[in-house]
Amino acid sequence: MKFNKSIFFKTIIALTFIALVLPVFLSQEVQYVIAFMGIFSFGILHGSNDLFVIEKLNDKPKQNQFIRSLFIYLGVVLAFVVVFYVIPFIALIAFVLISGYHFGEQHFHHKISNQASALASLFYLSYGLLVLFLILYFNSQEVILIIQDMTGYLVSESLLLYLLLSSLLGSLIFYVILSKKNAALKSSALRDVLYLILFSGLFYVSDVVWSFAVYFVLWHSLPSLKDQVNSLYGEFDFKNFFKYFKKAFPYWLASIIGMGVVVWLFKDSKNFLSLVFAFIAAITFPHVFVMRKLFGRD
Ligand SMILES: CC1=C(/C=C/C(C)=C/C=C/C(C)=C/C=O)C(C)(C)CCC1
Repeated sequence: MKFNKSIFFKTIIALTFIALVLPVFLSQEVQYVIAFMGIFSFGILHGSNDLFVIEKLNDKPKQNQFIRSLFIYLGVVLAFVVVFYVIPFIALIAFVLISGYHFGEQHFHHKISNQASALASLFYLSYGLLVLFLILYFNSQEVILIIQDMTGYLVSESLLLYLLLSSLLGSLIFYVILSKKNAALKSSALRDVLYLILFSGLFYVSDVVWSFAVYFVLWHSLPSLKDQVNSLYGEFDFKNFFKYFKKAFPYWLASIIGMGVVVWLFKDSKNFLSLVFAFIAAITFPHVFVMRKLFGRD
């Protein structure tokens, strides 16, 4: 069965509206179970096929390319873990910046013609940070505690607000400049403002885990899975999704086991949420570079 692009996005919008009202009916425990199921399934899965994507993107695959990529990949994850351990606050800033870029790129890459331009990168960064700081600001009480547990630093609510307003201003400026040369971007202005209003409502009424999970799974991981399946197999349908899933499964399982080990090792000294976010941070670094390469080819 083929997924038509508009049905795919209409389903995501409908699910977001459902997610907006669900917290009224569900206890926090049930919300956590659903949210983590989404993060650990589709969320982790969308980054589990990076090695296969690199292999496909290489024009002239070298001998032992897969083993080389695997070592580079694990090296980047390990390097980030070490940096996080030694200078956690700097590592967190780097993680937030790179995540902002990655979220923005996923949302807008198909509407911008020159992917390599610095303006496009700045726009992705500011839009992604805008969404992230909406999550962080509307859930500032919980977020401040998680950041303190992760890094030892106490950030203030007003800092989160300044960062939110700066990313809003940056998004507006880069949007106006880029929309002059990108008709698709210009014509989606109203739709994107409405999405931002929908996200703000969702993040305002929900806690941080629900807010992050709904955005991360529905608005980031599912569209990314769709783009990757399209790029690897030419079409996004159930058959090709299943092929992708079979390839990704061992890496997905390795990530889930790795995550379990990290949580178990630090369970007495760190909060569960901090550990989950730190783990996501470590596996996000190489993934962002692989996806940048993939979008550069589109
Ligand atoms: C929500 C949240 C945080 C940020 C999470 C981020 C930035 C996640 C990015 C994930 C990505 C980009 C995954 C890969 O595709 C903090 C700052 C840890 C504090 C606690 C709440």
